[in-house]
Amino acid sequence: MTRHITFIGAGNMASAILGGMVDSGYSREAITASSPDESQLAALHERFGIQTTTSNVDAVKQADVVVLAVKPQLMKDVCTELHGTVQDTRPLIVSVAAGIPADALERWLGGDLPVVRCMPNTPSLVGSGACGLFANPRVDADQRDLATTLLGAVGLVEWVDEESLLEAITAISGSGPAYFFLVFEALEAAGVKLGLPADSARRLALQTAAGAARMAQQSDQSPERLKRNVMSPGGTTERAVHCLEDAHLRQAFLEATDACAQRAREMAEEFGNR
Ligand SMILES: NC(=O)C1=CN([C@@H]2O[C@H](COP(=O)(O)OP(=O)(O)OC[C@H]3O[C@@H](n4cnc5c(N)ncnc54)[C@H](OP(=O)(O)O)[C@@H]3O)[C@@H](O)[C@H]2O)C=CC1
Ligand SMILES: O=C(O)[C@@H]1CCC=N1
Repeated sequence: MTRHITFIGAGNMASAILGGMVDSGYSREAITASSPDESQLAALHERFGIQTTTSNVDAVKQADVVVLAVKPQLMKDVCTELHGTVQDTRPLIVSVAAGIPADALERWLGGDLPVVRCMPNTPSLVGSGACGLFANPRVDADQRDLATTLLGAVGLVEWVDEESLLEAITAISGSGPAYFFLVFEALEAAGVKLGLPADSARRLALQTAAGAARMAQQSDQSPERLKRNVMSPGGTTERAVHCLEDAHLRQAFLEATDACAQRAREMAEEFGNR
């Protein structure tokens, strides 16, 4: 039986997930998105053929699953608005918001509801997402499978048993696409400085990243070994990699991911304890 999925919010993350679902064959008639922004809704309807409304309450009435995809600072108000309806219809609640604890969502929605908290990422839009999931104790096996199907339609799914591990997942894969986009920017700029046309430098950088990721995914060898295979002794790569190590690239990643996880904890305090 096809379950009706309603997205509250129609921005980057909602469109990435629902777009991926439609592309993977999920019924468009069974997807609704709600947002105050009519032009955003019209664009989603045009692109994916899904149902849209500006009324959050109307949107959740028929939903088996409600995906909360608004900014963390708006979450309490949105949940409070939906409280009465979801207490009647009792859908599975799925939140993509960084930092907002499952028990805060459940409390704001009136209590005693199955809540899955997830940390997806924007490559879901092209079916290559990576998503961490945590279920509160009220989520049953069928709802867990439903959440796996929903997010699995747009990429890799990893369940965690401890909610705090979603902070680590935010630091690695939730925010992670931005780190790689930054590297693409830097490599393109470096290529231009070395004399390549910008478009050519970009294509080469992106293809190299995609090839390296695909190779690492398909290989039995560790990334460390694969890196060694490129580094001919006394050759060009060895010199480049030494420069990156001397520039403390590993330390920079440790600090960046630590800062990211710390910000997720702060957001739980800032927006979750209301
Ligand atoms: N972007 C990312 O890479 C990731 C984001 N997340 C999480 O996803 C959530 C959404 O982020 P993102 O998609 O980037 O944000 P966006 O700002 O792109 O999307 C938020 C959407 O919510 C809409 N909105 C605002 N107020 C309401 C309301 N009262 N009722 C319904 N919809 C409303 C916005 O409309 P309008 O534009 O008119 O304000 C917009 O469509 C956040 O909680 C974030 O932590 C998680 C993982 C990755
Ligand atoms: O930057 C943010 O807060 C969101 C959560 C993970 C990716 N984007």
